[in-house]
Amino acid sequence: MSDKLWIFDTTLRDGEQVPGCQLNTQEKIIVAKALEDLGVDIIEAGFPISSPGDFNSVVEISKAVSNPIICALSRAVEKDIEVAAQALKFAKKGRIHTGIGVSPYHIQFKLRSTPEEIIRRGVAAVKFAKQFVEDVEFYAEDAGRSEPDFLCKIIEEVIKAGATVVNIPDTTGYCLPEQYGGIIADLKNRVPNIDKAIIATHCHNDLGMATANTVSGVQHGARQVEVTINGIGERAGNTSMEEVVMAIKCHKSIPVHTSIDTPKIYKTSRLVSKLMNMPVQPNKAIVGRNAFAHSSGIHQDGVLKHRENYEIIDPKEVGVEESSIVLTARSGRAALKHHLDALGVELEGEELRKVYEEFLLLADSKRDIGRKDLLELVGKYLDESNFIELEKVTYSSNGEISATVQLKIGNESFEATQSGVGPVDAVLKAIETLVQPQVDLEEFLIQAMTHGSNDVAKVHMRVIKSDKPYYGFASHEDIVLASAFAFVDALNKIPVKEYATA
Ligand SMILES: CC(=O)SCCNC(=O)CCNC(=O)[C@H](O)C(C)(C)COP(=O)(O)OP(=O)(O)OC[C@H]1O[C@@H](n2cnc3c(N)ncnc32)[C@H](O)[C@@H]1OP(=O)(O)O
Ligand SMILES: CC(C)C(=O)C(=O)O
Repeated sequence: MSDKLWIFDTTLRDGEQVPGCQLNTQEKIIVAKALEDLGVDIIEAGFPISSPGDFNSVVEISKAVSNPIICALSRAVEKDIEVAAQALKFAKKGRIHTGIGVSPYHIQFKLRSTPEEIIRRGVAAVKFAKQFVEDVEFYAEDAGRSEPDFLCKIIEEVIKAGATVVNIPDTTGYCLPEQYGGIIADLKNRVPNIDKAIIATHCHNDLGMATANTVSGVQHGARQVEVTINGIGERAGNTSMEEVVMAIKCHKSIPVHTSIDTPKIYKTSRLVSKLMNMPVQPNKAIVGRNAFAHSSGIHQDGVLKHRENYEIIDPKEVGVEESSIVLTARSGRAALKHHLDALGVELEGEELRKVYEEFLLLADSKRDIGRKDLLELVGKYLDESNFIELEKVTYSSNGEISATVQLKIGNESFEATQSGVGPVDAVLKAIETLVQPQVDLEEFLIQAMTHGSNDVAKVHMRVIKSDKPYYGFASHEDIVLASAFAFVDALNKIPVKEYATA
């Protein structure tokens, strides 16, 4: 029988510390409900003393969510703890998370104190918190850089004072996996009452080690992991929940299980990214848009023959519909044939070889080959009536914001005018009215390449048609045009048959 690994989600506390990611109470409730649905055990809902808004969010999340434990953060300061307890008054299961810095840096330079005084304050904080709730977690801030004997001592004392969970943060993301695992093993071996509390990990990503350190902590005896969706958090971030959960699911040798409903991971990741205005890097493990995208011929051929040749996770296990085969100059015939088949063009032998040669010439000059390019390559085999070309875009924001778009679809030109909340919205709506079938715009990312006002905007879009994702990319100095081109690019990748059945 494997042990339960408690998933403590701190997206709404540590994650929300990211500049620009602050959420209002309503948005936090949406995220909290999604986390509950995902199956997290503990939601760290905020730091109630920090502001009236954060206090209110902890109160409202406590009312809105019933299964997970709701946790409120505090310093080892009575007023903080009192306010945290007040914020938790509606929580069905409430936890106070209190603690203090334990490394020589923090003791000497931040708290300007002594080791003896730090133990006294830590113990007093836990005892004070115990007056309000049974479930008290103690964090030994900067434990990753602490003196081992001192860490063992303070952990022993706070457990005696009633701490139910002892959190061993690598606050500065300093440790290497063996080192961090060693700290947990040391506590397990040397603290006499350690089995009276659950050991928690809380690892930051300053050296890119957060997930590795967390997993190492679990391998050495930790049974709670503090994580965030998409790994967001202070500085370089916190440990990514999806990475830890999937690492544990993939490696049965780690004797723990979680209650995370993994097919809900992807949609939770998108929700957090959208509400927090925090794009997920394309190569992010598990939830990045390239996490299940294959772009080189040898890999594509391997995946098409047998998915597991190049994938350790079935994308459906994390809620991604399917892997994608992206055509590039590094693709081979297997990938090209796969895409042609989807377009209804069945080529073999010599015909395929000829088209492949032309494809390579084109792919050398273009980064990404779309449906329109393929149709052009094999034009003689197909009804081309669904080519979409953006011929003209005009937009104005005099009073009402509106845009007019002219599209060439097949051999005919069509025009539509739409209004919107901004010119990008108006242009996309105008394109949508001209093109069938309708699609869901699921992700829309605009990035500036440098920093000037004359910068090139790079737009990435993900649209969904019949539960399948299609990607569009474009760049242009005009953000509206970049968006329009990216949308048309995505639409041109949707297979002909989807248009035909619209
Ligand atoms: C590791 C983590 O704590 S992660 C959480 C980080 N999150 C936040 O900091 C967000 C919430 N913070 C805040 O809103 C504010 O910093 C407050 C309300 C907590 C405190 O605000 P202020 O009273 O203005 O203090 P300020 O932020 O300038 O300095 C922090 C003080 O807390 C002390 N402190 C820091 N951590 C702790 C702790 N765990 N226990 C006790 N005191 C602590 C510092 O030594 C400093 O005290 P000093 O002014 O006597 O030197
Ligand atoms: C409050 C603690 C758990 C923290 O965020 C850290 O040490 O990084």
